[in-house]
Amino acid sequence: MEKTQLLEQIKGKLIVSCQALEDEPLHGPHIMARMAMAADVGGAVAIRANGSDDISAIKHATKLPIIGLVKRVYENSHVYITPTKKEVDELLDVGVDVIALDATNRKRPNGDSLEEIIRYVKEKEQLILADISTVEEGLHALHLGADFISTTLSGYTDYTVREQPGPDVELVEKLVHATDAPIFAEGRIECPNDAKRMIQKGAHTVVVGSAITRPQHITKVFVDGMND
Ligand SMILES: CC(=O)N[C@H](C=O)[C@@H](O)[C@H](O)[C@H](O)COP(=O)(O)O
Repeated sequence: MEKTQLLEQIKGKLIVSCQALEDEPLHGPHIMARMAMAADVGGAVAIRANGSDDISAIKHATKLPIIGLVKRVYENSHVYITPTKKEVDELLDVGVDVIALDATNRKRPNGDSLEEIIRYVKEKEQLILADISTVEEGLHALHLGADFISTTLSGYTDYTVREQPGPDVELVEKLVHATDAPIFAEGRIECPNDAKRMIQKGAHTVVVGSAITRPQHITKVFVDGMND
């Protein structure tokens, strides 16, 4: 899908992340495809998904645009969201609308630089969603050619570890003031009010995962809430 059309379609709306890793109860392409169908029926405007198998199944189940990533852990690096060109190639092969990749300042595997990987994706004329944890990382990724910024990794880099649960509203606000580029609010958005607040703060769109597609997470929220 073309960039302007995609931005129009997702403006002020909900993107659902449908992901279950190997160690999660709902792991498997069939189940993730069903999750994506459910998100579609419920009114989501795009899907965020991990790995060729899930993405391929989801593409058969829904026509919604897909933000694809490949999570893979390498030795000697904390970067695991589309860390190298190998994962980019896997996403190019399966076909996605946007490639999401880690754009933090952390060292990447294989000695690749963020600049190199962004250049590689742009050469393939693919849209890039840069997953960041700070304002500086967001601005840097835009400078290198990323199309959009997502707050995905706030709280997951060792320099942004958070005491507070819930989404990083402050990071969204700061990014909105720092750039005109579209900001995706993502990470620990737990309820409709959180999502609405992010849009009111100027986020272009909102990505919700665990609160919709990880029943073990939802169950724990109930269990903990009942024990308070
Ligand atoms: C940090 C990391 O690896 N985030 C991943 C990125 O793709 C996913 O596991 C999250 O579910 C996604 O970002 C949505 O966030 P939340 O599940 O909190 O709504």
